[in-house]
Amino acid sequence: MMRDAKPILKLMLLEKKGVMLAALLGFLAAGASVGLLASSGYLISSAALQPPLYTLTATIVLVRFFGLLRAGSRYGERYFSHQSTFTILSHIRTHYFDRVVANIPGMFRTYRSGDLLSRITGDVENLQFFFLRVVYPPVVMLLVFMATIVFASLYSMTAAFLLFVGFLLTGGVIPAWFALKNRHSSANVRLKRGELATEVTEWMSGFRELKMHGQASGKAKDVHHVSKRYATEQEREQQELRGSESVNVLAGLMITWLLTFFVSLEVQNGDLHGVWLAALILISLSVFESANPMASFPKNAETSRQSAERLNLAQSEETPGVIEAESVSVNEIDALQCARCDFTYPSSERKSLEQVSLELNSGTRTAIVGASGSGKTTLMHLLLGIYMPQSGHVLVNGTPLDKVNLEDYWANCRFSLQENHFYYGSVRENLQLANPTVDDQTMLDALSAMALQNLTLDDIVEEEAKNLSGGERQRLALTRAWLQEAPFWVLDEPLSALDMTTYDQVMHKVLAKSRQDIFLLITHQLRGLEKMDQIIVMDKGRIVEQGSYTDLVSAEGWFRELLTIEDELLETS
Ligand SMILES: Nc1ncnc2c1ncn2[C@@H]1O[C@H](COP(=O)(O)OP(=O)(O)OP(=O)(O)O)[C@@H](O)[C@H]1O
Repeated sequence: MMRDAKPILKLMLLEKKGVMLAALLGFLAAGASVGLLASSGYLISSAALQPPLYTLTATIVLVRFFGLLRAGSRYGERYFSHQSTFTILSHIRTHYFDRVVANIPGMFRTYRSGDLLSRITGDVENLQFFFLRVVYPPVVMLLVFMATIVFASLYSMTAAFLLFVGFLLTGGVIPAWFALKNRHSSANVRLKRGELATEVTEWMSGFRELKMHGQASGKAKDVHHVSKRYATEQEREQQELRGSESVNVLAGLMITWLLTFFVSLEVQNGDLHGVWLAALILISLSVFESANPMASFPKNAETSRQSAERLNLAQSEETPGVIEAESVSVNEIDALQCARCDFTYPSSERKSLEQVSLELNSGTRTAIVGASGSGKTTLMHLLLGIYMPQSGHVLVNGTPLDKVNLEDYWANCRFSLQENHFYYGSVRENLQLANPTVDDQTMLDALSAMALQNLTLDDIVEEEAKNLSGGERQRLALTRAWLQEAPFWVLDEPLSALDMTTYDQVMHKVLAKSRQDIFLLITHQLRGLEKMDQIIVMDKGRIVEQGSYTDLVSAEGWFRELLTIEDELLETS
């Protein structure tokens, strides 16, 4: 528990003033409650003996005092505990959000997005109660019981002993026994919640495909089943919780009965003045109120532990995106090198890249070609530091990429990937992602260079650019790369959805603009590759051929064969 809870405790201690004030006021409120009932009991008993009124005045004042103290400190305790809880929640949220952002794409490699969503919302939400439900109840209970036991021992050792036994039972034995008995239910609830979030996310994001393949109602049934299982687990957990709360309250009442019995005997034997009997019984009744939250303490502690563990686990995944403080900053990229790189995806047994070596220098244009699945995109991911090779190195200006500050590095890259993300907003806003300071005229010129004159900067781009055609989406992504002002161009099939004329027109402009830069193009289109300085042919994760266009055509190897296939396809189409 401690290891997982350490970061949460740290975040909680950022609010230590509020936390301590809340605990102190909570102790005062519970103590005042006990004092109120004790002084009331004493007042009623002593009034029955009909003493002169002035002798009761001090007790009446005491009752009033405890009444006011209880109300005031309860208000203060609620105020400070809630204020601290919400501030701690905001610390937890920003802490984990920072970690999640730094771990992308590592997180997405490991978790399905629904599960990730469930972790970030559910687990972080659970931890907001770490202080209120895990740290606070035992501390307040301990303080209130100790003070009450000391007070009771002044009048009756039997009462003090019984209260101590009650303390052990309601604060330790009973919660621990139920925790042991129900140890699987909290984990099951969380498991089912994760499953539900995953199913719902997949159902919603894949709804169109499911509908078109006639599978939507089947998937909806699955979601319904998972939801029902989640509800059943929640119900079971609640029943168990009610059970442990009932037993805890029952134990408190039993102790009060025993205390009534034994203290009555003491009064009968003359060991205790009868005027204290009611006070001790009422003390016992009220002190066990502070033990009530202990019934759910083990469940809350376990929930927090598992949430912290899941979030810590999420943090400790291999994290290429984490920016190390001492990492080397990159201002300008002149040379990139991939040296004998091997790479296997975490979910795969098979190597996607094997002994891949290549060099990219400023002012050179490189194209990577090869059949689908040959490893082109994987190689690009390695060059971008999205993945790290299991053996071999990627070097940027001679520095291994795992030592480089990736945010700096990415600021030097212009991307157009196979799938590009667009946000709901204007064309202007989507373009300014690449370069926030770019002016309207430069953006209009870039759109025109990409043959996108039909778009205005105020046109709305819907989420994922669903209102644009495939070719327009690709060109909008390329416009973003165009505006980035960075020396490393990484284009993964940037124009595969375009007709030949527009392709030639746009590619011509891109090649002209990138003349001084490192230019890397992944493509299935072999036409126009004469303009490249080097062509790399990949097959099954290996580089099988490498050289200039003329070298490869005359070599009559892989590239030549690909060219022949493309020519035949063009002729037949
Ligand atoms: N996330 C992943 N997890 C596991 N295996 C993957 C993953 N992505 C790709 N692969 C596998 O790695 C191999 C290389 O894939 P890659 O995407 O690099 O090929 P590619 O040459 O870019 O293909 P395409 O031309 O279709 O884009 C393939 O066998 C693919 O199945």
